Amino acid sequence: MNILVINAGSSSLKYQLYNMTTEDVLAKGRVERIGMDSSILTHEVDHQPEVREVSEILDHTTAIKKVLDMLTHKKFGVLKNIQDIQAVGHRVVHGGESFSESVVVDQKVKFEIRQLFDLAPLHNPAHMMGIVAVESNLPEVTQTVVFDTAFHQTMPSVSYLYAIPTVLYRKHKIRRYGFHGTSHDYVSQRAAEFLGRPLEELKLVSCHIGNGASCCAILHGKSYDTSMGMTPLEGLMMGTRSGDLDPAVVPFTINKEDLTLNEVNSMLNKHSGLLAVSGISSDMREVVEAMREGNEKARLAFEMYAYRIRKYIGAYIASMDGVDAIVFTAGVGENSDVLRKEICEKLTFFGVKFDDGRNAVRSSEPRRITTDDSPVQVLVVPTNEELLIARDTYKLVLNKLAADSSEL
Ligand SMILES: Nc1ncnc2c1ncn2[C@@H]1O[C@H](COP(=O)(O)OP(=O)(O)O)[C@@H](O)[C@H]1O
Ligand SMILES: CC(=O)OP(=O)(O)O
Ligand SMILES: [Mg+2]
Repeated sequence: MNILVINAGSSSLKYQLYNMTTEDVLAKGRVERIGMDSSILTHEVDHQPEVREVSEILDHTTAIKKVLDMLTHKKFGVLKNIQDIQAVGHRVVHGGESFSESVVVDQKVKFEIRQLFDLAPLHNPAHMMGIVAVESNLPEVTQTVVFDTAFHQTMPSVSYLYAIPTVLYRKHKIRRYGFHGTSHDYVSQRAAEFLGRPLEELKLVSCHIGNGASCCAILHGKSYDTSMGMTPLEGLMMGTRSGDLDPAVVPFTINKEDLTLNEVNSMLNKHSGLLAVSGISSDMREVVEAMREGNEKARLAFEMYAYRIRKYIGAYIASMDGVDAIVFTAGVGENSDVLRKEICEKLTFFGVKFDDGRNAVRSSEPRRITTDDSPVQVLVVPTNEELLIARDTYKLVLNKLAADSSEL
């Protein structure tokens, strides 16, 4: 069975096509700059050079059409025709309290995802565009959604409730949900395999440090606490998001700067974090480069970013009353050895014996960056949210086929 996994963002769309019998990735790629001039489609087939096509892609429907054209392209394609795609699995960031597991898309599911637009304004509207775009290009195909929030539905009320009047939770479901759950779930399983111990016995702190970033306390395989909250804005400092701040900053800024609520919301989501403090970029690579050239604002941004992660690691070790391993993953966590060093060299009190040489090694495999005798291990585990999405989709489609055939 061939399954197409889609992670649709507001101006981008990433895809991977899986053969689920072997779990091989047949092709993958991304469309960037959707709706802007000169969109870029990058398509990669195993062992073959990348294809880059620059053209005008005005919306997600056209983007999906281009992806399908590429997958069936005479030279670069891997499928004879698009009917060879049996199912499409989407990443959806916010599932609220409605979804604690992945589901097949139907009218009710689409309605629920729309209800959550306000809670993930950078993400859910884009995911819905992806779902609708697939519907119009592949009307017969089964679509599923896999939620970032689902893994965190195990959090106890002490970690998911805010200390505000409970009527707000009852009426509006204002609570902490957590995100990047598919990634935290995947890397915790891989970490347990790497350590050769059952996940159910482990206390882990997982740090998903990408464009968005979150830490998660994983107690015996289940999410116990996580740094993102009702929306993906809470917690760590991120590429363009502020992370934690005193809520009083919001009304104060509105008054002092004569801004609207929406403008402040946009400032905190799109114009804060690394970008705001460094004044250079939301991309950690560029911030590190500027820091090396002696830029003091870049250094401050880097140090604040690392400090926030270290604080959360400390908090989660306290919340679980111990830790066996700390795991780094996602774009920055997997690739930035300088950031990991900045964080881990100051965790000695907790029993982390950092190994500089191991930290500098580049690999796409899970690896250890502490010494062999370190009481607490630190691992780098490349994430693979797409594989978990494909696996969930595969299970749901097999269940659906079984249910459909028993009805006949
Ligand atoms: N070598 C590197 N050093 C530091 N940061 C990196 C490196 N490679 C990628 N990144 C960072 O990874 C981020 C993207 O991470 P990713 O997990 O792909 O995020 P997302 O899924 O949210 O788009 C980029 O913004 C970039 O800052
Ligand atoms: C939830 C979230 O922040 O996702 P991303 O890191 O993909 O922006
Ligand atoms: Mg990501």
